[in-house]
Amino acid sequence: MSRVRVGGDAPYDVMIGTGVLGELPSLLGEAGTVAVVHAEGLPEVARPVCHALAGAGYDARPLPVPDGEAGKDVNVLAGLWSAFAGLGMTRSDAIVGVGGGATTDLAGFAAATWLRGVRAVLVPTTLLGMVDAAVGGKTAIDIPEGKNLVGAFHPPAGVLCDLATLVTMPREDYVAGLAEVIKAGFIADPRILELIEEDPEAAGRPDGPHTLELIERAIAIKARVVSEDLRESGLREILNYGHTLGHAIEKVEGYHFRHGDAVAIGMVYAAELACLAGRLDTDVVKRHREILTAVGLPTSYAVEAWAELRETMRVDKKARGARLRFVVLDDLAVPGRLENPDEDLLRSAYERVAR
Ligand SMILES: NC(=O)c1ccc[n+]([C@@H]2O[C@H](COP(=O)([O-])OP(=O)(O)OC[C@H]3O[C@@H](n4cnc5c(N)ncnc54)[C@H](O)[C@@H]3O)[C@@H](O)[C@H]2O)c1
Ligand SMILES: O=C(O)C(=O)C[C@@H](O)[C@H](O)[C@H](O)COP(=O)(O)O
Ligand SMILES: [Zn+2]
Repeated sequence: MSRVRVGGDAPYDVMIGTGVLGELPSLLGEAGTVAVVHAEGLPEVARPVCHALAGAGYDARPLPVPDGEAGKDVNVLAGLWSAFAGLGMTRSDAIVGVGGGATTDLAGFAAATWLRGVRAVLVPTTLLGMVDAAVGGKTAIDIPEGKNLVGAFHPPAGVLCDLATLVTMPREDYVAGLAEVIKAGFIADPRILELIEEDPEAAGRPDGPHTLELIERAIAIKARVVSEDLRESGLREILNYGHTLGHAIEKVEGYHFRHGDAVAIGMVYAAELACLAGRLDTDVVKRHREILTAVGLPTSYAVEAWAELRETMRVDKKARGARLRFVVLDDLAVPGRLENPDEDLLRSAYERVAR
């Protein structure tokens, strides 16, 4: 098992390997009742968690929620609050979130809001959840107006990444998670890109030769960034590379579009923006398209969607008033910001990703 330390006011470890559930008691301490929030279609991933908790003397209570993005909904959250009340959960009790990034975002927000904040331990079971969503303390639900618009910063007490859970992932979902790994490569660690480019097909499988190294490298980047800037007052924005257009695509699709797929398109858009602004070489833009295409991720989106996407981007959290702000690259691993780009530039960049 390997560990990555996440620093800040309340430091914690991300543990990666097999047999990590044995760490639950050390993270939960004196908790009596432990609510295990998990995706309803995945009872088999929640079962070992409940078993480990019961074996350690906790009163484990499984709470199934709708799979994926459907769970990041205010009514589902309200249902969890009622369930916590029914269980008589107090501040010494805890919540364990088990599942993909959507489920851990919801479970984390439930933990942030119940009694104004109780302990959360996250057990991500998707590649994306392990390398990104469960680490860093961002929690949220979606509303019809936009993605993750309601949430809180609530760092977990620990993150347990059991690599064995990845084997049951559908390939499309696993590959979607690679988008965030590739993001970490472009913004901070180009070795990630080389490892994937060596054999893109193998990178799309949990039994690929570099799986552990890719996961560890991506987590290390995220941990370094959020340790320095939990509340996204500056540096942390780089983790949002590709998300300004990406989140708009998810919203336009009614949240029936994989987050990683949307981020992949969003990264190509951000690269095109930087290129048109004279800040990024065409070679690096080409490298975006090549690596994303090679692993099977999308790089283009419907031409007719521009007006709605442009309108939706207004609620991006990096915006200040009416001014959009994009994370862009000035070079590989040299992220910067593009402030208030003019409308022609925004549209021209979209024409390069439109189909
Ligand atoms: N908080 C953050 O910092 C952060 C970072 C990145 C992404 N996110 C959020 O994460 C979400 C995307 O996460 P995701 O890609 O994991 O999607 P997801 O949670 O929707 O999971 C994808 C699908 O995989 C299923 N699944 C989960 N684990 C499985 C397993 N082991 N075997 C088989 N199927 C399994 C899920 O039930 C779901 O149907 C988005 O909501 C995104 O906004 C948050
Ligand atoms: O951790 C971060 O910060 C990120 O931006 C990581 C993103 O991959 C993630 O999708 C995050 O949930 C987006 O946050 P938001 O603040 O734009 O909703
Ligand atoms: Zn993301």
